[in-house]
Amino acid sequence: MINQLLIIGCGNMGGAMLAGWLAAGIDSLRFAILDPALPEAPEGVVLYREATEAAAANAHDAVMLGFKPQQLRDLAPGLQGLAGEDVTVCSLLAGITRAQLASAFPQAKGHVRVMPNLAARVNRSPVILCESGLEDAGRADLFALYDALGTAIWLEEESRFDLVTALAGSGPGFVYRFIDALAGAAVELGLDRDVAEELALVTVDGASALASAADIGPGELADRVASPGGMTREGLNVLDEDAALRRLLTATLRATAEKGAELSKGA
Ligand SMILES: NC(=O)C1=CN([C@@H]2O[C@H](COP(=O)(O)OP(=O)(O)OC[C@H]3O[C@@H](n4cnc5c(N)ncnc54)[C@H](OP(=O)(O)O)[C@@H]3O)[C@@H](O)[C@H]2O)C=CC1
Ligand SMILES: O=C(O)[C@@H]1CCC=N1
Repeated sequence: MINQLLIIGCGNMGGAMLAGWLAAGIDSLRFAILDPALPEAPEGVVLYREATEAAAANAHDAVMLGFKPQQLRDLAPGLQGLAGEDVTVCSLLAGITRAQLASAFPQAKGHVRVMPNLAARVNRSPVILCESGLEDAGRADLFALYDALGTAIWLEEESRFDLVTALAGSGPGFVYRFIDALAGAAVELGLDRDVAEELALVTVDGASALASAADIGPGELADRVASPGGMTREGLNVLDEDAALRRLLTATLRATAEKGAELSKGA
């Protein structure tokens, strides 16, 4: 078991994960935060302002980097004292490879890329894990911790990490755009905004829940919505013409994933 995870940089993503772990009933003593300006920590979670304070406490056996990828180069030297040979370094940093983590924290026991999304706050996040240097027991401990946030998955091929980041890490951003656009389209065609927003949200929520529970895929489900000779098919035809939606999403994921390589180069 990981006794204490020190979250270094507890903003939107780190904060969502911490909230998810606490909501799952995991003891608050198993978490600590290092963040210079975070207004407050959740009850029971110790908050350090300086790396030296966390190093003096020496209570953690894993750290999770939750600051921006662009900060790695500047921050890593000051964090060496927190990443000794008994400590596993986990990283949320988009684009930053295991080799870059190993080079930034050479003494650490293992290096793990972790890619969750903001639904960690409600324990509904995929969490993709890609490690180097861990033994079976260490892998199992990590998996159990991250699986509490939703569904943890090992990815052995690191070359795919930027792509899964685009799909699963950035994915909620694209889904929110879709919900917003669905509501906005209905407003443009004459519906009141509050009704349109509520209907769009409840529809996406219900459709997603049904897709999760169904024993057929979303493609087939879409066809079931389209009653023969009915209305839905006309709308699907618009999305499907020249694979319009598919092409748009391919371009979306490509642009997102390519930024990962750029972040890596800049680090
Ligand atoms: N947002 C998301 O949905 C996802 C984000 N990620 C990854 O998570 C990481 C954080 O992103 P996000 O949460 O969106 O960004 P935020 O800016 O919300 O979080 C970064 C946090 O790090 C803090 N910080 C800044 N400097 C330091 C420092 N010297 N020591 C410790 N903490 C510091 C920031 O404090 P302050 O605000 O005061 O500067 C802030 O609390 C990124 O690497 C990103 O790639 C991964 C998956 C999804
Ligand atoms: O936008 C980003 O870079 C991060 C990574 C995935 C989601 N947010």
